[in-house]
Parts: sequence; C-alpha cells; structure tokens
Amino acid sequence: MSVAISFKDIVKKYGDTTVIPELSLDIQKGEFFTLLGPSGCGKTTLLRMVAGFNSIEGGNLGFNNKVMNNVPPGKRNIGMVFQNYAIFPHLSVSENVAFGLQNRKVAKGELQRRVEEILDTVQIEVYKDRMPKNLSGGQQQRVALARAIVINPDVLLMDEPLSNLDAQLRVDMRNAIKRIQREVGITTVYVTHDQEEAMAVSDRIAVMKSGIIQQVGTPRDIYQRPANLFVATFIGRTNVIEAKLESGAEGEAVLHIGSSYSLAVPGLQAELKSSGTAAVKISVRPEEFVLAEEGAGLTGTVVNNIFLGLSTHLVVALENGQEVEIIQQSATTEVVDIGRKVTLAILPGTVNVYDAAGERNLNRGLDL
Ligand SMILES: Nc1ncnc2c1ncn2[C@@H]1O[C@H](COP(=O)(O)OP(=O)(O)OP(=O)(O)O)[C@@H](O)[C@H]1O
Repeated sequence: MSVAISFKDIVKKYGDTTVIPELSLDIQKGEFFTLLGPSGCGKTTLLRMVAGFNSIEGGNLGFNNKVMNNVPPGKRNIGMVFQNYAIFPHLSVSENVAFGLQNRKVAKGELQRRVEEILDTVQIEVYKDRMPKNLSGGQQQRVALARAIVINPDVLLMDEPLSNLDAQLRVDMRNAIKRIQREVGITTVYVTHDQEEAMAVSDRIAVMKSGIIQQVGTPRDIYQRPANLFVATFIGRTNVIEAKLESGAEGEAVLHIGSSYSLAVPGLQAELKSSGTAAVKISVRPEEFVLAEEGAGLTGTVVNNIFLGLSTHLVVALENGQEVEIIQQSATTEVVDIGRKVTLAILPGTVNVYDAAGERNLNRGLDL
C-alpha cells in the first residue's frame, strides 16, 4: 500500500540551529519525488524525518493524513536504499532479499514466491545464490533495492543510491530504478545532488537551498521555467544577461538586450512600473540561442568552438565582453570559426525574465 506524504510547516533544529524553517510539501501516492539541492541544503534531514530517524521540532508529518511525528521507525513500513548498499555480507543474494520477510514471519511458500518475483523485477535472478562480495557495485545496489521493496513498503526512501557507481552504470541503474518504481508503484522519495539524475527519474522535483524549497515541479517545468535564478543556474547550464524591459509601441513589453537586440515578450506588461521601464535579468539556455541574420540579434565574436559529435558548443563574447555559451546540433550546422562575428537570436517563447535580484521569474504562469 502506497501512501501520500505531507509536510505541514515542518521545522528541524539541531540544538539552537534551525536547518529547516517551516517547510510545507505534498507528495502524492505512487509518485517518484526527488529532493534536489547542493550539499548541506537539508535533503537527508527531510528524508530521515520521513523514516523516523530525526525528531521534528515543529509542524506535522503525515502519511495519508495520519500524523506520523512520533511513530517509531519500525512501525512506519518503509523501504530504504542508501549509497553504501548496506547488504549483509554473510548472506547470499536471495537470503538478503528474504531477510525482511522472515522478520515479518511470512510463510515459506509465500516467501519463496515473493523473493523470486522481486529478483526477477530487479533482474538479478541469475545471481540468487551468489555472495555479495562476488557482485559488482551495480548488482549489489539491485540487491539492496530488491530487499527494500520485497516487504511491500508504503514508502521507498533512496539517499544518493547511485553515488558509488561509475558514470555509465549510474545511467543504466537510474533507468532500472525508474522502470522498477513504475512497475511496483511505491511512493518514492529520492535524494540526489545530481540534477541530470533527478530529471531522468522523477515525476516531480523539489529544488532546495538552505532548508527552503525554491521550486516544486516536473523536470520540464523546472528546466524551462525556473522560479528564480538559483534554480535556473543549478539545473542545467544557462546564460544570465542583464536587460531592460520597456513598453513597446503597442503597449506590449519589449526586452532590450545589449545595444541592438529587442524582443517582444508577451504577458509581462503588468511588470512595468509607471515609468514604463524595469531593469531585469534574463536566463537563456545554450540551446535557446540560434545564429541569426546580421541586425536580428545580439552581436558578438566567437572565442571558442568545441565539436562534441552530437552538438557543437560555441563561446561567444558579446559587445560588453560577457561570454555566453551556445549549443548547436552538429548535423545541421558547420563549426563556426574562432574570430568570426556572429549574431545571436533567442528562440521565441524560451526566454525567462527575472527581477533585478533574480528572485522572481516574471514569466511564471505563462504556458510552456
Ligand atoms: N546531527 C546533526 N547535528 C547538527 N547539524 C546537522 C546534523 N545533521 C545535519 N546537520 C546540518 O544540517 C544541514 C543539512 O544537512 P543534510 O545532511 O540534511 O544536507 P544534505 O542536503 O543532505 O547534504 P549532502 O548532499 O551533503 O548529504 C547541514 O548544514 C548540516 O551540517
């Protein structure tokens, strides 16, 4: 049985230090939800609250509306997977997986059936009689995952489960984790500081900074409409450029970037104060720039070109000296020579406009 998890005005203090000030968040039943943020932002602290390993200094943690604050960890029916596998070295793969079921006094026939079924789900049935020391890191992590889900937990918690694996295996394993979670449908809370991993596995992501949630959304929402410049720069790569927002001839909001580029941005008229102008910052991802005809964009000079097969990265120095990155698909373009003057335009509808402090996305609420 999967549950919905709610954090209502949750506070976490260590001694006199508050690391989570009044955080509220709802995770839906069956959802793959990821806590993402830089080191020390409070991801593990929140996860440990769900598990019952951390006290809660304010607010309520709920599973399906039942307040869980003081329910001991052993009574929460939770499966957990950590970075360091934590499987028993003296038990074989199937004995490791059977362990939780034996503890729960599941009858032998049922136990065997469940173990086989889960080993099949995580695709390690061929290793069922092996000892952990004879398994690769990825295989050990599959055992840890099997052991966590075989007990039919209400919630699956995963804390940086792929950190010890090499790059290629991380990609294989995150695909496996996503597939398995979809198959078994358990509400999953996943902690990582790797934004690409978060995007690959999650239904929704909460981006955190200093114990405060900056944005909750689907991977696409967070990538394409970051709530503030912290999120925009933490998720993926982006170019942040100063610009001016002004009223155009028809009363529409127009962005002026550099000395020569103007771009109408629908829906932002209300942001213009009575003076009709506002200093803003814009975020343009490298793939949101395109090379344009002279006079139809920002002018600059190519200072580096890096051919990477699938794509070519150009670094362009703008008139004011700021360097921006642009990514083009290699197949459709030639590599532009270093030293060449180019004009950069922004793909329609992609630009995100922020207040001068970078704290508020003025485009929020616009369709993707
Ligand atoms: N037992 C503790 N006593 C005091 N402070 C703690 C304790 N555990 C964590 N903290 C502090 O709480 C904050 C949040 O830590 P937490 O481990 O939740 O961060 P995190 O986002 O999971 O980081 P990482 O990605 O490095 O694991 C940090 O400033 C950390 O130093």
